[in-house]
This record gives sequence, C-alpha cells and structure tokens, in this order.
Amino acid sequence: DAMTCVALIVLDVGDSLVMPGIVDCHVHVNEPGRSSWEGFWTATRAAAAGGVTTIVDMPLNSIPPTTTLDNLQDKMEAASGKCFVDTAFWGGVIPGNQLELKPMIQAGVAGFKCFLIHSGVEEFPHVTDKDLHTAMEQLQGTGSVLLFHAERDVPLLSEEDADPKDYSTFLNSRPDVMELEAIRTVTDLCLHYQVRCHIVHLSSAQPLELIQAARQAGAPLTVETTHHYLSLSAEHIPAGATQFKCCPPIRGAANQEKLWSALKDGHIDMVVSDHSPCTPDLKRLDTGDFTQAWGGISSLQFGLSLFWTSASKRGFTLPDVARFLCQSTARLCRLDNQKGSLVPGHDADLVIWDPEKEFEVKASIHHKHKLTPYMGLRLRGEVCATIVRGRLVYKRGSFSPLPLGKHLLLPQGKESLT
Ligand SMILES: NC(=O)NC(NC(N)=O)C(=O)[O-]
Ligand SMILES: [Zn+2]
Ligand SMILES: [Zn+2]
Repeated sequence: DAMTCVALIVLDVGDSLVMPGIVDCHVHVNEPGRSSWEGFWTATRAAAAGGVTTIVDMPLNSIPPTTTLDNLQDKMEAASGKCFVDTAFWGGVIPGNQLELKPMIQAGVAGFKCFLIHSGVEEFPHVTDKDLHTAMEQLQGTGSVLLFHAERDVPLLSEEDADPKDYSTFLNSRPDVMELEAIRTVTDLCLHYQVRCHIVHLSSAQPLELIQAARQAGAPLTVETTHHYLSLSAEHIPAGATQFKCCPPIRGAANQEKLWSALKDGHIDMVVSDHSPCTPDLKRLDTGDFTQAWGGISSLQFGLSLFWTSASKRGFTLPDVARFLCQSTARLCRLDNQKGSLVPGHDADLVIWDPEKEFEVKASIHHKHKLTPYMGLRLRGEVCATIVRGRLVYKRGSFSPLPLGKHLLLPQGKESLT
C-alpha cells in the first residue's frame, strides 16, 4: 500500500492518489460583515473537504470590503483562529482608493480585484476607465496583479415582456458582447502599463482571440474560467432555478465546448470555483425570478470532482488537474514558491483522492448554506484526506479539532515598490 509519511503522520491511503493541495484563488468568504452568507469557519471546512489547501479570499461581499489597509486589518482579525486551510487575501480597487494600494501590497495582499460593471454590492463600486488609469499608475513596477470582473454595460434592447423565470431572459440580459468589450479594455490597459492583469471567471469564448492576440503582443495577461462554466450549460437550466444564476452567466453548450478546447490549447490558464454564497432568501427560489436573485454559485467543496468528472472524459490527464487547479492558481497569487506543487522546500499541502470513486452531492456539504446547483449530481473523484503543511485537516468526513490554517501575507520587498 502507498504509505504517506507526512510530518508525524503515517497515513495508509491504499491505492488513492496523492496530489498537491488545490489552490482556489477565487473564493468569496464574505466575513466580516456578511457572516450570515458564509464565513471563514464554514468556507475553509468546505475547502478542506474538497482537497483545497489554500484559498484566496475576494475583497468583496465582506463589510468592510478589503479596499484599505485598515479594512485589511479588520479582515485578518475576522479570519483569526477560524481557518482550517491556509488563506491569502485579495485587495480591492474601487474609485478613489489608489493611495491604499501600495500600503496593502506592503502589508501582503496577493493582488487586487476590480469590477467594470456593478458588483452586486453597494460598498464595492465598479471603476471607470479613468479610475483604472489612476490605479495602474500606482501598480506599475510593484509586481502586483490586477484581477478584473470583465463585463461592461452596453446598450441593450431590453425584452419588456420576457418572463423573469426563464433562464434565457437572464442570459439575454448579459450577452457575450459585455465580456468582449470589457476584455478589450483590459487588454489595452495591460499592454500599455505592462502591469500583470488577470481576467476572472471567463464565461464567453468570444474574447479568447483578443486575449491570445494581446498575450502574443506581450501583455502580461492570464485568464481563468470556473467549474460551473465547464460543467453546466444554459440548455439544462430549468425555469426558476436561480441557484444557477451567476455573473457572467452560464452560456450554451457550444460555448462550453470552446472553453474546453481553449483549456486544452493553453489559452485558458486555470480553473477556480468563484464560490459566491449568500443567504438562501436572496436566491429568490420562492419566485424563481432570475432578474432579482443574487448572482453567485457555491461550489468550493466540489471543484476537484466537478473538473475531473468532465475532464477525464475529454482526454485530460491527472497532471493537467494539478496544472489547472494547483500550479497555475498558485502562480497567479505569487504563492508558487511554497504552494501548488510537490517539490522540496514547498509546504506539505496534499490532497489524497480516488479518481475512480463516484459519489453523489448530498447532505455532506460543509459551506454554510446547503444551496448549490450541484445538489444530487453524481460526480467522479472522491477526496479521502487533506493535509496542510504536514498536518491532517480532513479525513473522510472528519476535521482536525483545531483550525490549523494560517494567513498568507506576502509582503513585497522595498525594491519592488518603486
Ligand atoms: N459580488 C459577488 O460575489 N459577485 C460574484 N458573483 C458572481 N460571479 O455571480 C462575482 O464573482 O462577480
Ligand atoms: Zn466577478
Ligand atoms: Zn467572484
């Protein structure tokens, strides 16, 4: 049997697979402030149960948002003593907070996130082109990275009498062109300022040509997609099923095929959860009104199995899983000197899982509200155990008695803060 001697643990994992722990760099923990939506305790237990050993927390939906040095301190205090896996933090770029950016880099945020369209919460306003130039001037030469929610408002013919319960009504309100125009802005800025940029949760395949051209022209640009765009498609979303609502929207099967091809061809770098929970009432399952429901899907615990269930049928290999879910994501948040691969000197972050084992998504959901579009789905690839820096944090449904995760702040040396 494969015996894994990790720190003081000897763990008989039978013929399960040992892989680097997953780094999920797109998670909305929403604490402090909206701990009724999620929180570090429940989110990091869901992460551990899904083989995720590092999460990078998004700067919004928490109150306050992580948009100032003081708010980052609030965040750290809220997270203290509650994390079962290691946690890093994204700062936020909003209009007028440009003088907070370098101090937050100095304090060790992984990078920054901004929105080019309404974010869904009032306290995290989206930026204008002018705000972006101001922020880019602050970020130039720091080595930091700016992540974009890449949708822009474009003039749209609103369908007056469309049924708000029909998924197509929502889908038609967020067409591909909104991503295309937003990504045109991102590529221009990235080429001009030569600041690392990253497109979060790409849903449409249409901008892929633009992204590829910008990278060939020397833009330091990366792009992620999410498990829901790869596993779900619009044709299968029932009327009123607002648990499937997210922004940008889940699009059709033909678009999904193009995302898988782009992943295979190296034009999409990584796959994340974009775990974005809320309280069940905000999903409006009572009315099934897509136009009023919260946009966000909860899946943090199931990313590995979701990805492998589809990827294994499409000729992707186990090393591909480590590349897309561990190595590339660790590189984005500059943790790749300690996380994301099993090399000497790296943290002993491991997920032990059985790629052949099938299971059904049901009661054993560990994020706060047991609401997910994946409920009842049969997935392939079951996590047996998760180890963070050599310590067993999860094994077959049980968690370590103490939250052993630590906060990952990567302070930048002075020289990079030119
Ligand atoms: N405020 C949010 O959590 N928004 C998130 N919501 C989604 N993706 O539907 C996101 O990532 O944009
Ligand atoms: Zn977003
Ligand atoms: Zn998000």
